[in-house]
Amino acid sequence: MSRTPIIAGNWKMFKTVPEAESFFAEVKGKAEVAGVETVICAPFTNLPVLTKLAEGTSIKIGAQNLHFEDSGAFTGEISGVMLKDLGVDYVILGHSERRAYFGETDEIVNKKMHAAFRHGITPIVCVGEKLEEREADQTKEVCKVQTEGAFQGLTAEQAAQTVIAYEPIWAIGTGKSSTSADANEVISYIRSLIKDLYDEATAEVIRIQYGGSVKPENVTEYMGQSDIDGALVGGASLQPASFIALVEGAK
Ligand SMILES: O=C(CO)COP(=O)(O)O
Repeated sequence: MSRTPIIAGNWKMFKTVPEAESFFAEVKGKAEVAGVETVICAPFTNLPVLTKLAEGTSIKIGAQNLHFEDSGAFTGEISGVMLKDLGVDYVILGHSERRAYFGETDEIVNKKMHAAFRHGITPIVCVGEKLEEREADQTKEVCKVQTEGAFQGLTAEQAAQTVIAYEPIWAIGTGKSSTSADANEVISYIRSLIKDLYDEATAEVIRIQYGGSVKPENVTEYMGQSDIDGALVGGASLQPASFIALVEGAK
C-alpha cells in the first residue's frame, strides 16, 4: 500500500498578510512536486488570501485550530463553518503548544476532530511526549492515550482520511530531533494502535508524519523510514527556499 507523502508547514504565529503573499508567490510551482502533497497551515488572518492564491495550484491550505461548536457566543473563536467557507482543506488539532498553553485536553481535541469532519476539513492531529515522559519510558503510553482520545467515535472512513503528526515535544523548536529510527518505532506503534481501534486496512492507509526540528538536511532520512509518511514542520517551513527543499526532499 503506498501512501502519498505529506509535507505540512506549520507557520505558528508568524507572517502578516503581505509576508504570506510574497511567500506564496515564491513557492508556487516550486513546492508543487508530483507524488508529494504540500500543505501550508497559516494563522487565521492569512487564510482568505492564501486560499485564493492556492486556487488552481496543488498546494493545500490549512488552519492551526478551530472551535468545536459551529457558531455561538465564543468570543475570539473561529469555527469549522467559517474555515470551510474560505476553502480551507486541513486543520492542525491538538498541537502540543495548544495543549500546553491553551489547556486543550484529549476530550477537547476529540470534539474538534468531529467538528472538522462535520465540515469536510481534514485534521492533522498531533500526539507526542514531553521530555520527562520519554525519560520515564512513557512515550508509547502517552501516544496511546492521546491517539485513543482523539479518535473516539470516529468511523474507520474518517480515521483513514486523518493525518497524525507524531511530535515529541522535546524536539519541537529545539534543534534536537528524534533519530529517524526512534521516530519510526513510535510511528509504527501509533499505526498499530489504529489497527487495534479499527482494522488493518485503515492502519495501512492512514498517514503519520514526524514533526520536531525537521529541516531540508534531515527530511530525506525520515522519509526513508518504513512508517513515516511526511513531516509537520515549524521553523524550517517559514523561508520559501527551505520549504521548497523540504517538499523536494520528500519525493
Ligand atoms: O511544532 C512543530 C510543527 O508543528 C515543529 O516545529 P519545529 O519544526 O520548529 O521544530
